[in-house]
Amino acid sequence: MEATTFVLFGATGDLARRKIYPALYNLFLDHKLNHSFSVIGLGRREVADEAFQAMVERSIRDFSRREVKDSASVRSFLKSFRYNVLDVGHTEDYKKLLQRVEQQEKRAGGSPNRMFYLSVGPEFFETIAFNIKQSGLGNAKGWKRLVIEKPFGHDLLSAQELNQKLSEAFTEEEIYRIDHYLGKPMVQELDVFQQSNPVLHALWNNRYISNVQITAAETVGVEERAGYYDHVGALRDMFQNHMLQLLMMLAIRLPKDSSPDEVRFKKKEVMEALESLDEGDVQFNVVRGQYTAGTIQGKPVQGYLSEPGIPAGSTNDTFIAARLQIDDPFWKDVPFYIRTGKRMKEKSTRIVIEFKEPLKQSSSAGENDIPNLLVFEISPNEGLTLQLKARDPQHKGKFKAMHIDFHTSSIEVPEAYENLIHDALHGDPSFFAHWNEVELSWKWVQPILNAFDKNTVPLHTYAAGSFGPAESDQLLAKKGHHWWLDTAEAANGVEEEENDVSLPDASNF
Ligand SMILES: NC(=O)C1=CN([C@@H]2O[C@H](COP(=O)(O)OP(=O)(O)OC[C@H]3O[C@@H](n4cnc5c(N)ncnc54)[C@H](OP(=O)(O)O)[C@@H]3O)[C@@H](O)[C@H]2O)C=CC1
Ligand SMILES: O=C1O[C@H](COP(=O)(O)O)[C@@H](O)[C@H](O)[C@H]1O
Repeated sequence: MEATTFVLFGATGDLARRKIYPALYNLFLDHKLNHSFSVIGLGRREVADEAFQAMVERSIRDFSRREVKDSASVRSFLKSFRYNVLDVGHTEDYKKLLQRVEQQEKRAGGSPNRMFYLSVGPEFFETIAFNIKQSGLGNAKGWKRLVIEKPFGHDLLSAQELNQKLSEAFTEEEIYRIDHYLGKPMVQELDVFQQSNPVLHALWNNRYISNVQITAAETVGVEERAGYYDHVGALRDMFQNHMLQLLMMLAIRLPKDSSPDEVRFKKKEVMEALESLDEGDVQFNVVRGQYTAGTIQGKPVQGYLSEPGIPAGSTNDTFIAARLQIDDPFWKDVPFYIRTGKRMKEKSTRIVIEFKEPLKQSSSAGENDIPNLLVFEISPNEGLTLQLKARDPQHKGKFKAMHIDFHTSSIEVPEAYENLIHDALHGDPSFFAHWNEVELSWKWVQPILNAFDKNTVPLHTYAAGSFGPAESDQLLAKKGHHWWLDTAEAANGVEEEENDVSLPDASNF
Protein backbone atom coordinates (compact mmCIF):
# COMPACT_ATOMS: atom_id res chain seq x y z
CA MET A 1 0.00 0.00 0.00
CA GLU A 2 1.28 3.47 -0.93
CA ALA A 3 1.54 6.44 1.48
CA THR A 4 -1.98 7.40 2.49
CA THR A 5 -3.62 10.04 4.64
CA PHE A 6 -6.72 8.69 6.30
CA VAL A 7 -8.94 11.73 6.91
CA LEU A 8 -11.53 10.72 9.47
CA PHE A 9 -14.65 12.86 9.90
CA GLY A 10 -16.33 12.03 13.23
CA ALA A 11 -13.08 11.01 14.94
CA THR A 12 -14.51 11.52 18.42
CA GLY A 13 -17.66 9.48 17.74
CA ASP A 14 -18.87 6.10 18.84
CA LEU A 15 -18.16 4.22 15.61
CA ALA A 16 -14.60 5.52 15.41
CA ARG A 17 -13.88 4.43 18.99
CA ARG A 18 -15.61 1.06 18.87
CA LYS A 19 -14.73 -0.08 15.38
CA ILE A 20 -12.38 2.08 13.31
CA TYR A 21 -9.39 2.51 15.68
CA PRO A 22 -9.37 -1.14 16.79
CA ALA A 23 -9.53 -2.18 13.11
CA LEU A 24 -6.60 0.08 12.22
CA TYR A 25 -4.64 -1.25 15.19
CA ASN A 26 -5.11 -4.86 14.12
CA LEU A 27 -4.12 -4.01 10.55
CA PHE A 28 -1.01 -2.33 11.97
CA LEU A 29 -0.15 -5.43 14.03
CA ASP A 30 -0.58 -7.55 10.93
CA HIS A 31 1.80 -5.24 8.99
CA LYS A 32 -0.97 -4.27 6.63
CA LEU A 33 -0.46 -0.50 7.01
CA ASN A 34 2.30 1.28 5.16
CA HIS A 35 4.88 3.05 7.37
CA SER A 36 3.75 6.32 5.71
CA PHE A 37 0.14 5.76 6.73
CA SER A 38 -1.25 8.60 8.83
CA VAL A 39 -4.59 9.59 10.31
CA ILE A 40 -6.04 13.07 10.68
CA GLY A 41 -9.04 12.92 12.99
CA LEU A 42 -11.73 15.62 12.71
CA GLY A 43 -14.55 16.96 14.87
CA ARG A 44 -15.88 20.20 16.29
CA ARG A 45 -14.35 19.70 19.72
CA GLU A 46 -10.93 21.16 20.49
CA VAL A 47 -8.67 18.18 21.10
CA ALA A 48 -4.87 18.33 21.25
CA ASP A 49 -2.95 15.68 19.28
CA GLU A 50 -1.76 14.04 22.52
CA ALA A 51 -5.30 13.90 23.94
CA PHE A 52 -6.50 12.42 20.65
CA GLN A 53 -3.80 9.77 20.79
CA ALA A 54 -4.80 8.97 24.37
CA MET A 55 -8.40 8.57 23.20
CA VAL A 56 -7.32 6.21 20.42
CA GLU A 57 -5.25 4.22 22.91
CA ARG A 58 -8.26 3.85 25.23
CA SER A 59 -10.33 2.71 22.30
CA ILE A 60 -7.93 -0.04 21.28
CA ARG A 61 -7.51 -1.18 24.88
CA ASP A 62 -11.29 -1.37 25.31
CA PHE A 63 -12.32 -2.75 21.93
CA SER A 64 -9.48 -4.47 20.09
CA ARG A 65 -10.05 -8.20 19.53
CA ARG A 66 -6.46 -8.76 20.56
CA GLU A 67 -5.24 -7.92 24.02
CA VAL A 68 -3.08 -4.77 23.96
CA LYS A 69 0.15 -5.71 25.73
CA ASP A 70 3.18 -4.36 23.93
CA SER A 71 3.50 -0.63 24.80
CA ALA A 72 6.24 -0.06 22.23
CA SER A 73 4.02 -1.16 19.37
CA VAL A 74 1.11 0.90 20.74
CA ARG A 75 3.35 4.01 20.84
CA SER A 76 4.53 3.35 17.32
CA PHE A 77 0.92 2.96 16.15
CA LEU A 78 -0.24 6.17 17.88
CA LYS A 79 2.53 8.26 16.29
CA SER A 80 0.50 8.34 13.06
CA PHE A 81 -2.51 10.07 14.66
CA ARG A 82 -3.17 13.86 14.52
CA TYR A 83 -6.32 15.85 15.17
CA ASN A 84 -7.83 18.96 13.53
CA VAL A 85 -10.91 20.93 14.49
CA LEU A 86 -13.44 20.98 11.68
CA ASP A 87 -17.10 21.85 11.56
CA VAL A 88 -18.55 20.32 8.43
CA GLY A 89 -20.29 23.57 7.44
CA HIS A 90 -17.25 25.87 7.87
CA THR A 91 -15.40 26.23 4.58
CA GLU A 92 -12.33 27.79 6.21
CA ASP A 93 -11.85 24.63 8.29
CA TYR A 94 -11.35 22.65 5.07
CA LYS A 95 -8.62 25.06 4.00
CA LYS A 96 -6.79 24.51 7.29
CA LEU A 97 -7.26 20.81 6.85
CA LEU A 98 -5.77 20.96 3.36
CA GLN A 99 -2.64 22.64 4.77
CA ARG A 100 -2.32 19.97 7.41
CA VAL A 101 -2.77 17.18 4.88
CA GLU A 102 -0.17 18.75 2.57
CA GLN A 103 2.36 19.05 5.40
CA GLN A 104 1.84 15.43 6.18
CA GLU A 105 2.21 14.45 2.54
CA LYS A 106 5.43 16.39 2.19
CA ARG A 107 6.89 14.32 5.01
CA ALA A 108 5.68 11.11 3.37
CA GLY A 109 7.00 11.99 -0.12
CA GLY A 110 5.94 10.27 -3.35
CA SER A 111 2.43 10.67 -4.72
CA PRO A 112 0.37 10.39 -1.60
CA ASN A 113 -3.23 9.29 -1.54
CA ARG A 114 -6.22 10.54 0.42
CA MET A 115 -8.95 8.44 1.94
CA PHE A 116 -11.89 10.44 3.33
CA TYR A 117 -13.86 8.40 5.83
CA LEU A 118 -17.25 9.87 6.80
CA SER A 119 -18.06 8.49 10.24
CA VAL A 120 -20.66 11.19 10.83
CA GLY A 121 -24.42 11.46 10.50
CA PRO A 122 -25.77 11.02 6.93
CA GLU A 123 -27.12 14.58 6.96
CA PHE A 124 -23.49 15.72 6.53
CA PHE A 125 -22.47 13.52 3.59
CA GLU A 126 -23.40 15.96 0.81
CA THR A 127 -21.87 19.00 2.52
CA ILE A 128 -18.61 17.21 3.19
CA ALA A 129 -18.29 15.86 -0.36
CA PHE A 130 -19.02 19.32 -1.74
CA ASN A 131 -16.43 20.99 0.53
CA ILE A 132 -13.78 18.39 -0.23
CA LYS A 133 -14.14 19.32 -3.87
CA GLN A 134 -14.38 23.09 -3.34
CA SER A 135 -11.40 23.32 -0.99
CA GLY A 136 -8.97 21.43 -3.25
CA LEU A 137 -8.76 18.52 -0.81
CA GLY A 138 -10.06 16.37 -3.66
CA ASN A 139 -6.99 17.09 -5.79
CA ALA A 140 -4.81 14.36 -4.37
CA LYS A 141 -1.53 13.63 -6.13
CA GLY A 142 -2.29 9.92 -5.93
CA TRP A 143 -5.77 8.46 -5.62
CA LYS A 144 -8.66 9.80 -3.55
CA ARG A 145 -11.46 7.71 -2.09
CA LEU A 146 -14.63 8.39 -0.12
CA VAL A 147 -15.78 5.84 2.45
CA ILE A 148 -19.29 6.37 3.72
CA GLU A 149 -21.29 4.75 6.44
CA LYS A 150 -24.93 3.80 6.31
CA PRO A 151 -27.67 4.85 6.10
CA PHE A 152 -27.52 5.62 2.39
CA GLY A 153 -30.82 7.47 2.00
CA HIS A 154 -34.15 7.11 3.74
CA ASP A 155 -36.05 5.82 0.71
CA LEU A 156 -35.54 5.44 -3.02
CA LEU A 157 -35.81 9.12 -3.87
CA SER A 158 -33.55 10.42 -1.10
CA ALA A 159 -30.95 7.75 -1.95
CA GLN A 160 -31.00 8.82 -5.61
CA GLU A 161 -30.62 12.47 -4.62
CA LEU A 162 -27.73 11.70 -2.28
CA ASN A 163 -25.99 9.68 -4.93
CA GLN A 164 -26.38 12.48 -7.45
CA LYS A 165 -24.75 14.94 -5.03
CA LEU A 166 -21.87 12.64 -4.14
CA SER A 167 -21.17 11.92 -7.77
CA GLU A 168 -20.49 15.62 -8.33
CA ALA A 169 -17.36 15.25 -6.18
CA PHE A 170 -16.39 11.55 -6.49
CA THR A 171 -16.76 8.99 -9.26
CA GLU A 172 -18.52 5.69 -8.54
CA GLU A 173 -15.12 3.95 -8.53
CA GLU A 174 -13.97 6.32 -5.77
CA ILE A 175 -16.99 5.75 -3.51
CA TYR A 176 -16.82 2.89 -0.97
CA ARG A 177 -20.22 2.39 0.66
CA ILE A 178 -19.75 0.39 3.83
CA ASP A 179 -22.15 -2.39 4.65
CA HIS A 180 -20.40 -4.00 7.59
CA TYR A 181 -22.14 -7.33 6.97
CA LEU A 182 -20.09 -7.60 3.77
CA GLY A 183 -16.96 -7.37 5.92
CA LYS A 184 -17.88 -10.37 8.07
CA PRO A 185 -15.42 -13.14 7.23
CA MET A 186 -18.02 -15.84 6.68
CA VAL A 187 -19.92 -13.59 4.26
CA GLN A 188 -16.68 -13.07 2.37
CA GLU A 189 -16.34 -16.86 2.13
CA LEU A 190 -19.78 -17.55 0.68
CA ASP A 191 -18.81 -17.23 -2.96
CA VAL A 192 -15.58 -19.17 -2.40
CA PHE A 193 -17.39 -22.13 -0.82
CA GLN A 194 -19.71 -22.26 -3.76
CA GLN A 195 -17.10 -21.72 -6.49
CA SER A 196 -14.29 -23.86 -5.17
CA ASN A 197 -16.20 -26.79 -3.84
CA PRO A 198 -17.60 -29.07 -6.53
CA VAL A 199 -20.15 -30.58 -4.14
CA LEU A 200 -21.62 -27.23 -3.16
CA HIS A 201 -21.28 -25.90 -6.67
CA ALA A 202 -23.31 -28.76 -8.05
CA LEU A 203 -26.03 -28.42 -5.42
CA TRP A 204 -26.38 -24.62 -5.65
CA ASN A 205 -29.66 -24.49 -7.56
CA ASN A 206 -33.38 -25.14 -7.49
CA ARG A 207 -32.99 -28.80 -8.37
CA TYR A 208 -31.57 -29.58 -4.92
CA ILE A 209 -32.40 -26.62 -2.70
CA SER A 210 -35.86 -26.41 -1.21
CA ASN A 211 -35.56 -22.99 0.45
CA VAL A 212 -33.07 -20.55 1.95
CA GLN A 213 -33.50 -18.92 5.36
CA ILE A 214 -31.54 -15.82 6.33
CA THR A 215 -31.82 -14.67 9.93
CA ALA A 216 -30.25 -11.78 11.79
CA ALA A 217 -31.61 -11.97 15.32
CA GLU A 218 -30.53 -9.53 18.01
CA THR A 219 -31.13 -9.62 21.74
CA VAL A 220 -30.57 -5.89 22.17
CA GLY A 221 -33.48 -3.50 22.00
CA VAL A 222 -33.50 0.05 20.76
CA GLU A 223 -30.92 1.07 23.42
CA GLU A 224 -30.04 4.80 23.37
CA ARG A 225 -30.89 5.17 19.69
CA ALA A 226 -34.64 5.86 19.96
CA GLY A 227 -34.39 9.10 17.95
CA TYR A 228 -32.76 7.30 15.05
CA TYR A 229 -34.43 3.92 15.27
CA ASP A 230 -38.02 5.06 15.59
CA HIS A 231 -37.67 6.75 12.18
CA VAL A 232 -36.08 3.82 10.39
CA GLY A 233 -37.27 0.55 11.93
CA ALA A 234 -35.96 -2.89 11.08
CA LEU A 235 -36.83 -2.51 7.40
CA ARG A 236 -34.48 0.42 6.77
CA ASP A 237 -31.97 -0.31 9.53
CA MET A 238 -31.24 -3.94 8.62
CA PHE A 239 -33.37 -5.30 5.79
CA GLN A 240 -32.76 -2.86 2.94
CA ASN A 241 -29.00 -3.09 3.36
CA HIS A 242 -27.53 -5.98 5.38
CA MET A 243 -30.19 -8.60 4.70
CA LEU A 244 -30.46 -7.96 0.98
CA GLN A 245 -26.67 -7.99 0.75
CA LEU A 246 -26.65 -11.43 2.40
CA LEU A 247 -29.22 -12.60 -0.13
CA MET A 248 -27.09 -11.31 -3.02
CA MET A 249 -23.92 -12.91 -1.67
CA LEU A 250 -25.67 -16.25 -1.27
CA ALA A 251 -27.46 -16.22 -4.61
CA ILE A 252 -24.70 -15.01 -6.94
CA ARG A 253 -23.02 -17.60 -9.08
CA LEU A 254 -19.56 -16.44 -9.92
CA PRO A 255 -16.91 -17.84 -12.18
CA LYS A 256 -13.67 -18.65 -10.36
CA ASP A 257 -11.36 -15.68 -9.67
CA SER A 258 -14.00 -13.13 -10.58
CA SER A 259 -12.97 -9.50 -10.69
CA PRO A 260 -14.68 -6.95 -8.42
CA ASP A 261 -16.60 -5.73 -11.48
CA GLU A 262 -17.92 -9.21 -12.18
CA VAL A 263 -18.97 -9.62 -8.54
CA ARG A 264 -20.91 -6.37 -8.69
CA PHE A 265 -22.43 -7.21 -12.05
CA LYS A 266 -23.65 -10.57 -10.79
CA LYS A 267 -25.07 -9.03 -7.63
CA LYS A 268 -26.94 -6.52 -9.74
CA GLU A 269 -28.33 -9.38 -11.83
CA VAL A 270 -29.65 -11.06 -8.69
CA MET A 271 -31.39 -7.88 -7.60
CA GLU A 272 -32.84 -7.40 -11.07
CA ALA A 273 -34.20 -10.94 -11.01
CA LEU A 274 -35.83 -10.45 -7.61
CA GLU A 275 -39.59 -10.58 -8.17
CA SER A 276 -40.97 -7.21 -7.21
CA LEU A 277 -43.87 -6.84 -4.81
CA ASP A 278 -46.93 -4.78 -5.55
CA GLU A 279 -48.02 -2.64 -2.64
CA GLY A 280 -51.20 -4.74 -2.39
CA ASP A 281 -49.21 -7.98 -2.11
CA VAL A 282 -46.98 -6.80 0.72
CA GLN A 283 -49.34 -8.13 3.39
CA PHE A 284 -49.05 -11.66 1.93
CA ASN A 285 -45.28 -11.71 1.74
CA VAL A 286 -44.08 -9.52 4.60
CA VAL A 287 -44.64 -9.75 8.34
CA ARG A 288 -44.01 -6.69 10.45
CA GLY A 289 -43.63 -6.90 14.19
CA GLN A 290 -42.90 -4.91 17.32
CA TYR A 291 -41.66 -6.34 20.62
CA THR A 292 -43.60 -6.25 23.84
CA ALA A 293 -42.23 -6.93 27.32
CA GLY A 294 -40.64 -10.32 27.86
CA THR A 295 -37.61 -12.14 29.19
CA ILE A 296 -34.21 -12.47 27.58
CA GLN A 297 -31.63 -14.81 29.04
CA GLY A 298 -33.56 -14.90 32.30
CA LYS A 299 -33.87 -11.11 32.63
CA PRO A 300 -37.15 -9.23 32.24
CA VAL A 301 -37.07 -6.51 29.56
CA GLN A 302 -39.58 -3.83 28.69
CA GLY A 303 -41.58 -3.54 25.50
CA TYR A 304 -40.69 -1.18 22.64
CA LEU A 305 -43.39 1.34 23.56
CA SER A 306 -41.98 1.66 27.09
CA GLU A 307 -38.41 2.29 25.91
CA PRO A 308 -37.09 5.79 26.67
CA GLY A 309 -37.68 8.21 23.79
CA ILE A 310 -40.24 6.11 21.92
CA PRO A 311 -43.44 8.07 21.28
CA ALA A 312 -46.71 6.62 22.59
CA GLY A 313 -48.47 4.54 19.97
CA SER A 314 -45.42 4.24 17.69
CA THR A 315 -46.07 1.75 14.89
CA ASN A 316 -42.39 1.35 14.11
CA ASP A 317 -41.25 -2.12 13.05
CA THR A 318 -38.65 -3.84 15.23
CA PHE A 319 -39.06 -7.11 13.32
CA ILE A 320 -39.44 -7.97 9.65
CA ALA A 321 -39.86 -11.30 7.94
CA ALA A 322 -40.32 -11.63 4.20
CA ARG A 323 -40.56 -14.20 1.46
CA LEU A 324 -38.64 -13.35 -1.70
CA GLN A 325 -38.34 -15.11 -5.02
CA ILE A 326 -35.54 -14.83 -7.54
CA ASP A 327 -36.76 -15.36 -11.05
CA ASP A 328 -33.71 -16.83 -12.75
CA PRO A 329 -32.90 -20.35 -13.96
CA PHE A 330 -30.97 -21.27 -10.80
CA TRP A 331 -33.35 -20.03 -8.14
CA LYS A 332 -36.81 -20.08 -9.69
CA ASP A 333 -39.34 -21.48 -7.18
CA VAL A 334 -36.87 -21.49 -4.28
CA PRO A 335 -38.28 -19.19 -1.60
CA PHE A 336 -35.75 -17.03 0.21
CA TYR A 337 -37.03 -16.28 3.69
CA ILE A 338 -35.46 -13.35 5.49
CA ARG A 339 -36.10 -12.22 9.03
CA THR A 340 -34.46 -9.76 11.35
CA GLY A 341 -35.49 -8.30 14.66
CA LYS A 342 -34.50 -6.75 17.94
CA ARG A 343 -35.09 -8.31 21.35
CA MET A 344 -35.19 -11.83 20.00
CA LYS A 345 -34.24 -15.00 21.80
CA GLU A 346 -30.60 -15.05 20.79
CA LYS A 347 -27.94 -13.02 19.03
CA SER A 348 -27.30 -14.86 15.83
CA THR A 349 -26.82 -14.18 12.15
CA ARG A 350 -27.00 -17.28 10.02
CA ILE A 351 -28.03 -18.63 6.68
CA VAL A 352 -29.71 -22.02 6.54
CA ILE A 353 -30.05 -23.87 3.27
CA GLU A 354 -32.61 -26.63 3.32
CA PHE A 355 -32.14 -29.31 0.70
CA LYS A 356 -34.95 -31.07 -1.03
CA GLU A 357 -35.94 -34.56 0.08
CA PRO A 358 -35.09 -36.72 -2.91
CA LEU A 359 -37.08 -39.76 -1.74
CA LYS A 360 -39.96 -37.87 -0.25
CA GLN A 361 -42.65 -40.00 -1.88
CA SER A 362 -41.33 -43.18 -0.22
CA SER A 363 -40.73 -41.66 3.22
CA SER A 364 -42.43 -43.04 6.26
CA ALA A 365 -44.36 -40.71 8.55
CA GLY A 366 -42.19 -38.47 10.71
CA GLU A 367 -39.04 -39.14 8.78
CA ASN A 368 -39.10 -35.74 7.14
CA ASP A 369 -38.66 -34.05 10.49
CA ILE A 370 -34.92 -34.36 9.99
CA PRO A 371 -33.96 -32.08 7.17
CA ASN A 372 -30.67 -32.02 5.32
CA LEU A 373 -29.30 -28.57 6.07
CA LEU A 374 -26.25 -26.51 5.34
CA VAL A 375 -25.83 -23.79 7.93
CA PHE A 376 -23.53 -20.80 7.65
CA GLU A 377 -23.03 -19.26 11.08
CA ILE A 378 -21.99 -15.68 10.37
CA SER A 379 -21.92 -14.05 13.79
CA PRO A 380 -21.26 -13.87 16.66
CA ASN A 381 -19.83 -17.36 16.08
CA GLU A 382 -18.30 -18.30 12.78
CA GLY A 383 -18.87 -21.75 11.43
CA LEU A 384 -20.32 -24.13 8.99
CA THR A 385 -22.50 -27.14 9.75
CA LEU A 386 -23.78 -29.77 7.42
CA GLN A 387 -26.69 -31.61 8.94
CA LEU A 388 -27.31 -34.94 7.26
CA LYS A 389 -30.14 -37.31 7.82
CA ALA A 390 -28.72 -40.65 8.89
CA ARG A 391 -30.01 -44.02 10.07
CA ASP A 392 -30.14 -44.37 13.81
CA PRO A 393 -28.34 -47.63 14.57
CA GLN A 394 -29.79 -47.73 18.09
CA HIS A 395 -33.42 -47.38 17.03
CA LYS A 396 -34.18 -49.59 14.10
CA GLY A 397 -36.23 -47.88 11.41
CA LYS A 398 -35.54 -44.45 12.83
CA PHE A 399 -33.38 -41.63 11.63
CA LYS A 400 -31.16 -39.12 13.35
CA ALA A 401 -29.24 -35.99 12.48
CA MET A 402 -25.53 -36.29 11.84
CA HIS A 403 -23.54 -33.08 11.98
CA ILE A 404 -20.32 -32.16 10.26
CA ASP A 405 -19.11 -29.03 11.98
CA PHE A 406 -16.40 -26.48 11.56
CA HIS A 407 -16.07 -23.48 13.88
CA THR A 408 -13.38 -20.85 14.31
CA SER A 409 -12.37 -18.97 17.41
CA SER A 410 -13.30 -15.29 17.34
CA ILE A 411 -9.79 -14.09 18.23
CA GLU A 412 -8.42 -15.52 14.98
CA VAL A 413 -11.10 -13.96 12.86
CA PRO A 414 -10.54 -10.42 11.61
CA GLU A 415 -13.34 -8.06 12.52
CA ALA A 416 -15.56 -6.81 9.63
CA TYR A 417 -14.09 -3.30 9.78
CA GLU A 418 -10.56 -4.66 9.47
CA ASN A 419 -11.45 -6.41 6.24
CA LEU A 420 -13.32 -3.44 4.85
CA ILE A 421 -10.78 -0.75 5.73
CA HIS A 422 -8.01 -2.94 4.37
CA ASP A 423 -9.90 -3.44 1.09
CA ALA A 424 -10.72 0.26 0.75
CA LEU A 425 -7.06 1.15 1.31
CA HIS A 426 -6.09 -1.33 -1.39
CA GLY A 427 -8.76 -0.21 -3.82
CA ASP A 428 -10.70 -3.46 -3.79
CA PRO A 429 -14.43 -2.64 -3.96
CA SER A 430 -15.68 -6.27 -4.09
CA PHE A 431 -17.19 -6.11 -0.61
CA PHE A 432 -18.67 -2.63 -0.81
CA ALA A 433 -22.17 -1.79 -1.99
CA HIS A 434 -22.21 -0.44 -5.53
CA TRP A 435 -24.79 2.24 -6.29
CA ASN A 436 -26.68 -0.17 -8.60
CA GLU A 437 -27.23 -2.58 -5.72
CA VAL A 438 -28.25 0.18 -3.33
CA GLU A 439 -30.71 1.64 -5.80
CA LEU A 440 -32.22 -1.76 -6.67
CA SER A 441 -32.53 -2.59 -2.96
CA TRP A 442 -34.43 0.61 -2.31
CA LYS A 443 -36.61 -0.09 -5.36
CA TRP A 444 -37.51 -3.51 -3.96
CA VAL A 445 -38.21 -2.15 -0.49
CA GLN A 446 -40.16 0.96 -1.56
CA PRO A 447 -43.61 -0.74 -1.94
CA ILE A 448 -43.17 -2.11 1.59
CA LEU A 449 -42.37 1.34 2.92
CA ASN A 450 -45.48 2.67 1.16
CA ALA A 451 -47.65 -0.12 2.55
CA PHE A 452 -46.32 0.49 6.07
CA ASP A 453 -46.96 4.23 5.73
CA LYS A 454 -50.54 3.54 4.69
CA ASN A 455 -50.88 0.98 7.46
CA THR A 456 -52.18 -1.70 5.09
CA VAL A 457 -49.96 -4.34 6.70
CA PRO A 458 -50.82 -5.45 10.23
CA LEU A 459 -48.32 -4.72 12.97
CA HIS A 460 -48.00 -7.94 14.99
CA THR A 461 -46.55 -7.99 18.45
CA TYR A 462 -44.05 -10.52 19.77
CA ALA A 463 -42.78 -11.07 23.26
CA ALA A 464 -39.16 -10.04 23.83
CA GLY A 465 -37.12 -13.22 24.00
CA SER A 466 -39.09 -15.02 21.29
CA PHE A 467 -38.30 -15.54 17.61
CA GLY A 468 -40.81 -12.95 16.44
CA PRO A 469 -44.55 -13.03 15.84
CA ALA A 470 -46.32 -16.32 15.12
CA GLU A 471 -47.24 -14.88 11.71
CA SER A 472 -43.58 -15.21 10.73
CA ASP A 473 -43.88 -19.00 11.18
CA GLN A 474 -47.10 -18.97 9.18
CA LEU A 475 -45.33 -17.21 6.33
CA LEU A 476 -43.21 -20.32 5.87
CA ALA A 477 -45.95 -22.79 6.75
CA LYS A 478 -47.95 -21.59 3.74
CA LYS A 479 -45.39 -23.34 1.55
CA GLY A 480 -44.83 -26.27 3.91
CA HIS A 481 -41.61 -24.81 5.33
CA HIS A 482 -40.35 -24.18 8.82
CA TRP A 483 -37.71 -21.88 10.34
CA TRP A 484 -34.90 -24.24 11.31
CA LEU A 485 -32.67 -23.90 14.35
CA ASP A 486 -35.02 -21.80 16.42
CA THR A 487 -34.61 -23.99 19.42
CA ALA A 488 -31.69 -25.70 21.06
CA GLU A 489 -33.20 -29.08 20.18
CA ALA A 490 -33.37 -28.22 16.51
CA ALA A 491 -29.87 -26.82 16.54
CA ASN A 492 -28.64 -30.08 17.98
CA GLY A 493 -30.65 -32.19 15.64
CA VAL A 494 -33.97 -33.80 16.32
CA GLU A 495 -32.43 -36.47 18.50
CA GLU A 496 -30.29 -35.49 21.43
CA GLU A 497 -27.65 -38.10 20.71
CA GLU A 498 -26.36 -36.84 17.45
CA ASN A 499 -23.23 -37.89 15.64
CA ASP A 500 -20.77 -35.02 15.52
CA VAL A 501 -17.96 -35.19 13.05
CA SER A 502 -15.86 -32.16 13.92
CA LEU A 503 -13.30 -31.04 11.44
CA PRO A 504 -9.99 -29.59 12.64
CA ASP A 505 -9.71 -26.90 9.99
CA ALA A 506 -11.48 -25.50 6.98
CA SER A 507 -9.03 -27.00 4.53
CA ASN A 508 -10.43 -30.44 5.30
CA PHE A 509 -13.75 -29.41 4.02
N1 LIG B 1 -22.07 3.67 16.05
C1 LIG B 1 -22.28 2.60 15.33
O1 LIG B 1 -22.18 1.45 15.77
C2 LIG B 1 -22.63 2.72 13.89
C3 LIG B 1 -22.69 3.93 13.26
N2 LIG B 1 -22.96 4.02 11.94
C4 LIG B 1 -22.97 5.30 11.23
O2 LIG B 1 -21.72 5.95 11.45
C5 LIG B 1 -21.89 7.35 11.50
C6 LIG B 1 -21.32 7.87 12.82
O3 LIG B 1 -22.03 7.28 13.89
P1 LIG B 1 -21.56 7.44 15.41
O4 LIG B 1 -20.09 7.41 15.53
O5 LIG B 1 -22.38 6.46 16.16
O6 LIG B 1 -22.08 8.90 15.76
P2 LIG B 1 -21.66 9.79 17.03
O7 LIG B 1 -22.84 10.69 17.27
O8 LIG B 1 -21.14 8.99 18.14
O9 LIG B 1 -20.45 10.66 16.48
C7 LIG B 1 -20.65 11.69 15.55
C8 LIG B 1 -19.31 12.31 15.22
O10 LIG B 1 -19.57 13.37 14.30
C9 LIG B 1 -18.94 14.55 14.75
N3 LIG B 1 -19.78 15.70 14.36
C10 LIG B 1 -21.06 15.92 14.69
N4 LIG B 1 -21.47 17.09 14.15
C11 LIG B 1 -20.43 17.58 13.48
C12 LIG B 1 -20.21 18.77 12.71
N5 LIG B 1 -21.18 19.68 12.53
N6 LIG B 1 -19.01 18.98 12.17
C13 LIG B 1 -18.01 18.07 12.33
N7 LIG B 1 -18.14 16.93 13.03
C14 LIG B 1 -19.33 16.70 13.61
C15 LIG B 1 -18.85 14.39 16.25
O11 LIG B 1 -17.75 15.13 16.77
P3 LIG B 1 -17.93 16.54 17.53
O12 LIG B 1 -19.07 16.38 18.44
O13 LIG B 1 -16.60 16.75 18.15
O14 LIG B 1 -18.18 17.50 16.42
C16 LIG B 1 -18.57 12.91 16.39
O15 LIG B 1 -17.19 12.68 16.22
C17 LIG B 1 -23.39 7.58 11.32
O16 LIG B 1 -23.63 7.76 9.93
C18 LIG B 1 -24.01 6.28 11.76
O17 LIG B 1 -25.25 6.05 11.14
C19 LIG B 1 -23.16 2.89 11.18
C20 LIG B 1 -23.12 1.65 11.74
C21 LIG B 1 -22.90 1.45 13.14
O1 LIG C 1 -26.14 -1.72 11.19
C1 LIG C 1 -26.62 -2.17 12.22
O2 LIG C 1 -26.18 -3.37 12.65
C2 LIG C 1 -26.34 -3.74 14.02
C3 LIG C 1 -26.16 -5.24 14.06
O3 LIG C 1 -24.87 -5.55 13.62
P1 LIG C 1 -24.14 -6.90 14.09
O4 LIG C 1 -22.83 -6.87 13.40
O5 LIG C 1 -24.06 -6.84 15.59
O6 LIG C 1 -25.03 -8.03 13.67
C4 LIG C 1 -27.70 -3.34 14.56
O7 LIG C 1 -27.72 -3.55 15.97
C5 LIG C 1 -27.93 -1.88 14.29
O8 LIG C 1 -29.26 -1.54 14.72
C6 LIG C 1 -27.79 -1.56 12.84
O9 LIG C 1 -27.82 -0.14 12.65
